[in-house]
Amino acid sequence: MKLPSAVAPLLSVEGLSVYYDQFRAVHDVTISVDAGEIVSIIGANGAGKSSLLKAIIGQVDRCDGKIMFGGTKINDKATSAIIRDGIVLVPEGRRLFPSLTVEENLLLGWKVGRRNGYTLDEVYELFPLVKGKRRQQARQLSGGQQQMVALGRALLADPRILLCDEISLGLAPTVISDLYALLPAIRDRGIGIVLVEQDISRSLAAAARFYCLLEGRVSLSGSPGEFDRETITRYYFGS
Ligand SMILES: Nc1ncnc2c1ncn2[C@@H]1O[C@H](COP(=O)(O)OP(=O)(O)OP(=O)(O)O)[C@@H](O)[C@H]1O
Repeated sequence: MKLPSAVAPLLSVEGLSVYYDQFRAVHDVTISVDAGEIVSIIGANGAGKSSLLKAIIGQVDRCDGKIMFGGTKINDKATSAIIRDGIVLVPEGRRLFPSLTVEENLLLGWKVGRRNGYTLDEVYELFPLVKGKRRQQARQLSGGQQQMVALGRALLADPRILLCDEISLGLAPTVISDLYALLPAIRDRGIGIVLVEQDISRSLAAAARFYCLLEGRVSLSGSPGEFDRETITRYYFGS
């Protein structure tokens, strides 16, 4: 369990509900993320994980509750302003521009972001494979390499909070291990990381704290070491 702190968390979501027309996909969810902390959000298909992330970056039509970032309420801000504040999403499915080169995709992050953090050279140091392919179209890369570009693009936007939506989806275990191995160094630059995953093992191993979503609600939260796997699985599936 996280100790009470006198300082407000960098990002907090309080009593958030997300609606698609009449359907309520997220119910009264409260989470927080500090600078330099990795927080995992786990949940099965349709649990509301992506909706939560989309609400944080201003990409849902209707949500209730309060989203606070650095002491300011950001509910009504445009996505572009939220990115410039320092909340950056690595979207599910990567969402690269397939006909642009790798480097053009990467630089899009720099164009929309705060421009004060990771440089292109630093991103290439993290992903040497990507550097070798920087003049190729993004569509020519493997899924793992495209995920590296998506993560690199987000880092070039200079995040204070990095929201990662299922970065391991569809990738080979060795590629996933390589991506996860980079997270501590990113965190150690003071960046708060939110890992949304269906894969419980990896994301819990990487995170200091977690929230489990079940049908849009937080069913369990704490530090991964507090609960055995059976308990977490029970709250994950609601069985
Ligand atoms: N644009 C939308 N319009 C209507 N319903 C939606 C929309 N996006 C998501 N939903 C519904 O909201 C619920 C939560 O979906 P969401 O994508 O947030 O879950 P998730 O936990 O991210 O799932 P997954 O792991 O499959 O991505 C699901 O029932 C889904 O069908």
